Amino acid sequence: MKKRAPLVVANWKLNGGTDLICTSVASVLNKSFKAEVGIAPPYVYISDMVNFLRNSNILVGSQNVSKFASGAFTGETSAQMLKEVGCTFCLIGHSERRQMFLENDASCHTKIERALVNGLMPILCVGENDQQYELGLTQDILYRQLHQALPNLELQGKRLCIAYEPVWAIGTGKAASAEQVQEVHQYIYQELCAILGEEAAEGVQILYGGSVKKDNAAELLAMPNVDGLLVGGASLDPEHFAQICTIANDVAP
Ligand SMILES: O=C(CO)COP(=O)(O)O
Repeated sequence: MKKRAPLVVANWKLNGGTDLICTSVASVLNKSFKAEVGIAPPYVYISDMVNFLRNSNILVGSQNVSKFASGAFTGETSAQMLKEVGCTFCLIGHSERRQMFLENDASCHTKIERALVNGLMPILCVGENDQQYELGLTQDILYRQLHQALPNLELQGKRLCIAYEPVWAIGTGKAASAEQVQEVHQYIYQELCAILGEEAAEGVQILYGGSVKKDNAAELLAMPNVDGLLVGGASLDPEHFAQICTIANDVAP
């Protein structure tokens, strides 16, 4: 049993469409999970998703947010807009954005501030790549990512999550083992205490992402410092995602 309900978040990435909104919602909608469930579809489907889910507890969020508040920034979407259309959370600094869209720790910091000010819960994604992993640099990379993105935040009364997503585990079918994840999450918690203070760090949920499936969800969630899961590929299969949510539900207090 966990101290608090786990959070399971679906990251659809650049996938899905109107059809998936209906089916994915149908498979989780009528279950009253004690675990928290969130879905992050592409921006254009957020309003439809919020609409479909208006009588449920399922949270809707975005996969990114602009570091700007408003102005001449073609193609950007602000935290205020996301809040206005019904988002409750946003992913920030996903490794795909860091790798392909050149996001860095400084922009993550600004985005987290924007999210918090506008009432969105930021889910900061961190994690090392294959090469860094092979070189034993996991903690160094996490140290930099956390210490640059998280200082001086106004967290009073706000929620913040960290998602540990080792790049080598994303979309590869090669998930980190539960023991590896526990060790890294413990380290993240230690650094959160150093940056935010122990009381604030206690309130931060640490999720794991990277090849999460129904087959490894239970062992990952059994780890004391694993507070939830961030699911990519498996979340596109509604039945599969519902099974992962059910597993999370079984360990909810
Ligand atoms: O990047 C991820 C979630 O944000 C993980 O993706 P996969 O579950 O497809 O490995």
